[in-house]
Amino acid sequence: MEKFVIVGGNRLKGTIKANGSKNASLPILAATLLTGGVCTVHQVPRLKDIMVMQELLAYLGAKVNFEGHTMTVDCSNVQPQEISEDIMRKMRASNLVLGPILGRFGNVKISHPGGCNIGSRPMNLHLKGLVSMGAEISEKFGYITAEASQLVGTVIHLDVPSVGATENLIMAGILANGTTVIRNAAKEPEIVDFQNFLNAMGAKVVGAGTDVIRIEGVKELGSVTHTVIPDRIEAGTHMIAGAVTRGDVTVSNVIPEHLDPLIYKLREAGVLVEVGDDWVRVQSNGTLKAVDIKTMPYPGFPTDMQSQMMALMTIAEGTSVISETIFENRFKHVPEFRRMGADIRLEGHTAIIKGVSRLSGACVEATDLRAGAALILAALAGEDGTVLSNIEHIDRGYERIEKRYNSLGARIIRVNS
Ligand SMILES: CC(=O)N[C@H]1[C@@H](OP(=O)(O)OP(=O)(O)OC[C@H]2O[C@@H](n3ccc(=O)[nH]c3=O)[C@H](O)[C@@H]2O)O[C@H](CO)[C@@H](O)[C@@H]1O
Ligand SMILES: C=C(OP(=O)(O)O)C(=O)O
Repeated sequence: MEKFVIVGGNRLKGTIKANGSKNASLPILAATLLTGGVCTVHQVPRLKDIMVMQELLAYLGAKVNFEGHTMTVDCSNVQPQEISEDIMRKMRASNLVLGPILGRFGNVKISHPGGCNIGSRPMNLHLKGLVSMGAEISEKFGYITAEASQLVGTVIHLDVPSVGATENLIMAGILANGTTVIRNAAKEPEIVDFQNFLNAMGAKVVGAGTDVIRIEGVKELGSVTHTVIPDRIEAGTHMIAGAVTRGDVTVSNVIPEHLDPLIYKLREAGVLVEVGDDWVRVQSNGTLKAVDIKTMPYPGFPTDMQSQMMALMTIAEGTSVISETIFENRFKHVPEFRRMGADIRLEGHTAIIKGVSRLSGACVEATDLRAGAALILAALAGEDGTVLSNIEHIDRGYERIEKRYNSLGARIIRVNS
């Protein structure tokens, strides 16, 4: 098992480039299953989750080539087949193959997906939407089977603006008969990128970025070349790395607007944030002030940044209140922060954090992807050594993070033990 040994206390300084977005790449790669054409996707991050999607596509018969950050996918010979839990459990986003396989082939059987242990993460909205489009669905022994010789467009109202359900239902609507309308759709920037990708290969999708998305069914899709948007969560993590170490970090290759919820919170916390066309610079040398945060769907404060922001609040002056409204089990980093000397009280879905002057090193565990990232940030802010285990979670979402932070002045070693 690999671990990180992190020696904190260094100010991070310099420029770090954000990679392409994991959460935009995953639905885009899943959507390649909708076409017999060739899809060339640039700026795909080399992450564990992407490798799982590559494995999944190849298992279904796709020809996949991944060189550098460009993935080429040819799904002309894909055949639907049962996807067992061996693959499906490797990540939550494996569920994104449901819509495209059903839409193109009329039947699909997959095991329930896995993913970070941050909540129960049901699939009910995905399935309810597909049923309203005419699919017959059964769930047995942990498998979902869906059948529909021809999906039919309809109006779907999502109970909550689920990102995954929005993406799966858009894909189901692409080759459906007639028009599908998704109300209370997710508005995340990754959905807008997804729409751009789909339309470039011949789909007719409008409304992404608003809460009503309209998909006019088409007969078939063609080939496409697309560049994925930069990863706002990765970029945000780097911004907090600059703030928490009282450093001076510029993150390049970003779409600043996507970072607004974080930029405004960091400024409120006393961090200097400069914004350029495609970069942001974070400087922090004054007092860090406690701020309150409530996670919300975009354009609210992202749940995927909650634990990293909490790392910053552990050393801010005053008391901050962080409410997690998206996932019911996304405070697993709290006991780990406490091991490092943080003062955090939990009351249901709310964490009350009293800032301490400094964190100490400890042996801690990455309980999920962003919790792991947050623990790196806390360890960088502390002054002693920290041993961070279960770092495979971190590799799901950050490409060689230790090398990249070391180039900014951090001291992180990956060890095998
Ligand atoms: C690969 C990817 O893009 N992952 C992101 C995606 O996950 P994901 O798409 O899984 O998250 P959702 O937006 O679906 O989940 C939001 C909420 O809706 C609930 N829900 C969802 C589906 C459903 O059928 N029923 C239901 O109740 C979930 O339990 C959760 O409480 O959006 C999350 C919320 O921004 C992010 O944290 C994840 O990083
Ligand atoms: C929760 C996340 O990912 P996933 O939905 O793939 O588990 C994340 O990216 O923070």
